[in-house]
Amino acid sequence: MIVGVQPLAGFDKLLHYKVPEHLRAEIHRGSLVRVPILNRPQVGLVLEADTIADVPVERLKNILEVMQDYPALTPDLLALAKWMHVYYAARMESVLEAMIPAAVRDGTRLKEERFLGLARPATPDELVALKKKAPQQARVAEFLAQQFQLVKKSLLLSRLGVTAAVVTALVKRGLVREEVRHVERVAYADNWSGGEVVTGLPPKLNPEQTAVVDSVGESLTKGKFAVHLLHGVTGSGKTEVYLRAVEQVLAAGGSAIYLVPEVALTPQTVSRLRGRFEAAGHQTVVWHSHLGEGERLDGWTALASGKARVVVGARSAIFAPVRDLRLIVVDEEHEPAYKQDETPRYHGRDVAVYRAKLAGATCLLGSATPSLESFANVKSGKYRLDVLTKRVDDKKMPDIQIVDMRIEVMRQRGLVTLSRLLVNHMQARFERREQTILFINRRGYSSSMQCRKCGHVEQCPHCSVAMTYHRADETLKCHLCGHQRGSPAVCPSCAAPDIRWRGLGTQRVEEAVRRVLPRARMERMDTDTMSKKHRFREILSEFRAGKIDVLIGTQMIGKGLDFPNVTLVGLVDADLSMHVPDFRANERTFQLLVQVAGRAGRGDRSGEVVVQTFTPKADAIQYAKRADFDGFAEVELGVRKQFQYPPYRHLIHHLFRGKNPEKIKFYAEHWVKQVEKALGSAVEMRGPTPSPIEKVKDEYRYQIWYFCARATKVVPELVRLQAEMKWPDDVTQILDVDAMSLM
Ligand SMILES: Nc1ncnc2c1ncn2[C@@H]1O[C@H](COP(=O)(O)OP(=O)(O)OP(=O)(O)O)[C@@H](O)[C@H]1O
Ligand SMILES: [Zn+2]
Ligand SMILES: [Zn+2]
Repeated sequence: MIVGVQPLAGFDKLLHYKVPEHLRAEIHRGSLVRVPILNRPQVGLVLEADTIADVPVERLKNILEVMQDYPALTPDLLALAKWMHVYYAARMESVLEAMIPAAVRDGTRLKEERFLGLARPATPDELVALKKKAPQQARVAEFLAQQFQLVKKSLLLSRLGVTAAVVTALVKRGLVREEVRHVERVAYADNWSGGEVVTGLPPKLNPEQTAVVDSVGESLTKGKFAVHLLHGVTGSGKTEVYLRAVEQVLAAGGSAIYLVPEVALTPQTVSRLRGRFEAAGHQTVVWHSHLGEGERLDGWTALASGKARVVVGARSAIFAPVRDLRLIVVDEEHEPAYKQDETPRYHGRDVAVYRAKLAGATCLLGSATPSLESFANVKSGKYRLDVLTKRVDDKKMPDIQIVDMRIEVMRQRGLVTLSRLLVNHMQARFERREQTILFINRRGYSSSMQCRKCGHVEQCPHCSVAMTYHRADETLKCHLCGHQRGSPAVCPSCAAPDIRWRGLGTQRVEEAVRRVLPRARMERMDTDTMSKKHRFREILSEFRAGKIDVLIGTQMIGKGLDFPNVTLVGLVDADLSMHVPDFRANERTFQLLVQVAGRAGRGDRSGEVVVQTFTPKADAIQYAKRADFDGFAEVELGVRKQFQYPPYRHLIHHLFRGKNPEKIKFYAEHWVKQVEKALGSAVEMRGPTPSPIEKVKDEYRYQIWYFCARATKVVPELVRLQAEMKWPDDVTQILDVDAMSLM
């Protein structure tokens, strides 16, 4: 038998090998194997079993070893890998590396730890002799004699600075015994970012929830591919619906994958899930970036062997090797965090839908603010829409108040951080011992320009995105199409003289709060505090315990937080997300407003939300105020349609970078001509233009945008053209299919 193997060792080509008789029964498509490459054993994955080689059979080498009893990739994952390879123009090797964790690729069959202990104490004579002849062995023997329990071998070796040979010699002498143990840890045992595991009886579903659970349940029972989009307002009990769907799958013997945007930022959700499933006797694998290699291997093994049937994790959990996949939940499906910003640049939600299709499973996407991509799929009949229109227990939706900062600036004369309305509300909360969260959006882009008097932001006439200010040559440029104009000295709309950008940092806000509430206890959560490992969790539990009155942070902390005592939420500068050079800016702003507002009034008392903006009439703000997703979606989809932006066409980003700007520009321009010739009207191109960030680490960057109706047609063509052309070594290219960030 001959098999086709994709190496995972920097060798991007399918290679053929013979399978020796004794390995035939073990080898399948998707098996991890060791094969000789350039006379060295390397790890690879069997992509084709029982195939025909492109070289004479006598010249083929043998597979050396099959690394696991079960295939690392199930058939649906193999098909998924092939699709990702083509769709995202990513090398097969990089796709497989994303799918199979390093701990698995490096491959022991099961994680083993070696432990050492004393077999018998050395006699005094023996010890004296040892000290003379082999002082290192003596040290190990003495060390072990002082221990109460077995000691990890690796730990002992590094602690005493001796080699394994020293231990082996002691074992031979019969003084030391070595023991192999399979250590299984439950991921999250140290609770890096999760709080306590929440247990308790599940609540009785309300009628709306029941209807959604039934609707999803129907698809689960049918057992065919289906996608449901759950649009449920904040606090409407979406998580409870996901839980019930997963429970139905587990009860029927199937498996489920539950995706969250980021595990570290959703400790509450993770705790709830574990509490529920583990109480019912289902091992729950939590898949996150802080897992140790051993924990990762254990989790993977538990899923691949069918011992665990549910996994919760960020986007890479979509590749979990579960058996009999019946359901994929994508919580907060609108989150840009689902898109990976390095190769392979896949979108976790889109991959989830595709995997569900391959597996014949149900995909349940949920959000209070669905992405327009998913919503458009509902309108075209591809996805089924389920809704939760009310908060649980008939709690009121928070009341959103908009503060016009233009008036505020006029009244207060000069730079204003906090409006009087927001300050009054905060003071009232402090007196009543209720809590406030202030959000600052960090997506702000300092080179945008906004008039502080009338709120005007200059837009590109061709692209409906904000123009970018370039200080070097005093111009405004559109980085989508390259259109430019001199930067205005006065506001083009109201002729006010000062139109420079001023963003607010978390520190500025903190100072402003100190001035108005000097006695309040306050914490700041931003990238500084987040980087300190345990700080995030600490702050959240202090906040929950009521030890903090005002929490200041970026919208990153807003995800899925459920604090009953928060009755006021302030969004300090709504404009920061709105006037950025990105056609999704309105959508992001709408999402941000609705999501942060959703953090208020989740307990017994109703909540208030204060939004500060220089452009109070903007659609995103007005529709968010009325919590009108459908209205917003209609208007925004209209604009997208007019400009033929996603979801009406696919958007592909092509970056060229290198040390020599002329060379980069030359090749990018030459390339555009080739694409025009080859693809004609199948693709619309914008650029090449300098990237909004023109230079990074001494490399210049040019970019091209492609708009096309069918990415599956265009991407392979681009890849083919790339391979045909001759490129200099110092020009690097990156293709990003369905790019999420335009900055
Ligand atoms: N049927 C129910 N009866 C009583 N309480 C419920 C019910 N369903 C959910 N809850 C509780 O209501 C709260 C909010 O629910 P949940 O977190 O599921 O909402 P959500 O829609 O996911 O919210 P968000 O999207 O804003 O994070 C939780 O504390 C949850 O335990
Ligand atoms: Zn103005
Ligand atoms: Zn433009």
